[in-house]
Amino acid sequence: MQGVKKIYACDLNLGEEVEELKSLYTREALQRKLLYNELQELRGNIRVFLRCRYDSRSQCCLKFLGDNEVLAPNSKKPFTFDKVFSPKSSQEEVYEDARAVIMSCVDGYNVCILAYGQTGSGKTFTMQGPANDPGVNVRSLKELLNVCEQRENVTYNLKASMIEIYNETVHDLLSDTVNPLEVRAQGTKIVMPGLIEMQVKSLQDIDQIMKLGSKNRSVAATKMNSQSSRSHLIFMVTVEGQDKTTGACSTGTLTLCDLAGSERVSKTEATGQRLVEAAAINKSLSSLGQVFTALKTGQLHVPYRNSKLTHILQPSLGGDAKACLFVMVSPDIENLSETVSTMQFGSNAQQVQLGQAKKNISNNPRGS
Ligand SMILES: Nc1ncnc2c1ncn2[C@@H]1O[C@H](COP(=O)(O)OP(=O)(O)OP(=O)(O)O)[C@@H](O)[C@H]1O
Repeated sequence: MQGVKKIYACDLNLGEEVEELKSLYTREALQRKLLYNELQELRGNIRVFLRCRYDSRSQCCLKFLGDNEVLAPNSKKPFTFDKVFSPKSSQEEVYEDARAVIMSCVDGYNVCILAYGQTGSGKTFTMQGPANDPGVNVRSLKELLNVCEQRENVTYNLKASMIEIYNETVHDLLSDTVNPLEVRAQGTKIVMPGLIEMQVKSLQDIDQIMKLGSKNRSVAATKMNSQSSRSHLIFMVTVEGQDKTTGACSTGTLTLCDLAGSERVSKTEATGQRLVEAAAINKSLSSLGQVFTALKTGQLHVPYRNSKLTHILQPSLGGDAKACLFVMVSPDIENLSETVSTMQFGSNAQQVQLGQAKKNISNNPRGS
């Protein structure tokens, strides 16, 4: 054929062009992610991450479509989240995505991380995790210690406390007695008189606090003839910083919350004490959903006081805070209806805009 020039792959240097396109795509994707994160930060969106637990006995019934979408069987439309983690995702990968938000408590922000899902969906695995593969709680405390050590210009003081809410009663898990704690509002803060706060200075302190909390939780569960998964566990860290040059003080808080199982009473066929527990859990989790809905629709009255859980979380779910919600699901098709309702809960929370978070900074040195 006249006038037609033969083109060979080697002339185009196809390999190099493909590589260049790939790196351009990666750069663009990273840029898009950074811009997306910036936008979420400005709006104060609650970041919602879905994690499906690993289970060697069952095949995963969900389809993961890229980083943000997950499709349930028999559904046409996928659910979209800030990130979706398949059963193959590691503890490290899961932590990595919440890390930036968590670490902002060092700069004086109130940060709240919640794990929501039915019993056995992996909430405790994600938040606490086994000793050889720790979850968000231990990873964030370790990193907080590191960051505070590295910032030479600021003196930090880290304090931790741990409570559980069982049947609408609050117990201090760092105390040997099981006296209920009172929850009171004090200005924009929530106080629980008598709550024990322990200093965190080293990895050993973290280990000791976790062990003490878990021992007291199982002792309390035995005394009350309950299971620990029927209570909400809240681990709170206060990070106080003082700039050595200017004297300016910051106070950030990190609230890590492993919620009780969200399954419906009808499914568990609970009676007696289990029914009372289930009713208390339903009440507090639906209060949490109502708080999200009120925030989402900009209602003037947000019903924080409808449950102990939402009352305690008020400063961390109000306008000045940053929040991440892990919605945890099971891979098993048997649990599909709970999985879909968990994903709907997550979608509702994702539309909440708390507004741009504010730092808690005072220019006056402490005590003056
Ligand atoms: N991603 C995972 N990889 C491996 N094992 C997991 C994973 N997620 C959960 N598991 C295991 O599944 C079981 C149930 O998980 P877990 O106790 O975290 O559930 P849960 O949602 O906290 O339940 P509960 O509401 O009863 O507290 C545990 O044995 C846990 O070790």
